[in-house]
Amino acid sequence: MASEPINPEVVSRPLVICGPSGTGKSTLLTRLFASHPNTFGFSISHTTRSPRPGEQDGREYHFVTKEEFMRRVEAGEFLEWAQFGGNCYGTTFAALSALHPLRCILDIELQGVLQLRSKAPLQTPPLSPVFLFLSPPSISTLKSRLRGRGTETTESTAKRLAAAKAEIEYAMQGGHDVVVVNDQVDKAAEKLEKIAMGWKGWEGCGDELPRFNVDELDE
Ligand SMILES: Nc1ncnc2c1ncn2[C@@H]1O[C@H](COP(=O)(O)OP(=O)(O)OP(=O)(O)O)[C@@H](O)[C@H]1O
Repeated sequence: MASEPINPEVVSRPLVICGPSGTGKSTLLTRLFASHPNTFGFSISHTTRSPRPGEQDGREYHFVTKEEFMRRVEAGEFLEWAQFGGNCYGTTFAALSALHPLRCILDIELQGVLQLRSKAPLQTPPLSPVFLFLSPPSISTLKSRLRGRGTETTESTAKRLAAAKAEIEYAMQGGHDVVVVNDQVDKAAEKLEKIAMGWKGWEGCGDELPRFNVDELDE
């Protein structure tokens, strides 16, 4: 792919990647970052969970106590935050601004997307994120990728598939600005690159959302 630089018009627009667990977000983002070093920044979230061995405060996460986290919530510092498995996770406006002049990429869950949608225009200056839905080609593919990855217990797979239902339903309501279907990884990577780099025609290069029957997620 030609190495055109990032379009300066998109740099200040955070790119928000959403999609069910197992769709291939990490796979595609790893490729994107490898092809374009020093172009994108991944915002460092705050969390109340304890650091795992090897994790460093301010690198993987800003590790804070529950009290500190809630103080920041009260102060309105979070663009989005959510609770998973008993711990809180969130993105502050400051963490996002710190990335400038790199384009911020956020990989967040539906709860976060909804908060960001409502809070982004209220920031000074207002934020104008691009919401991208990374879609599986079908529900059966999503299930087999998640199971095939071999990283999840049966219980956590079930939780991820339950969350996938709400995410896909939101996409079916047209909740995102652009959809990329991760069927053939090379093609999806090319589209993500065009959108993330803001190359000419990026707004119209997305795919149509497949016709999903979300009840298949209950089976
Ligand atoms: N286009 C593709 N074709 C086939 N397999 C794929 C494709 N994209 C990703 N995969 C595989 O699907 C599995 C899930 O991908 P990945 O871990 O990137 O998902 P994810 O969306 O980042 O999930 P999570 O949100 O749980 O981190 C991996 O085993 C990956 O190698």
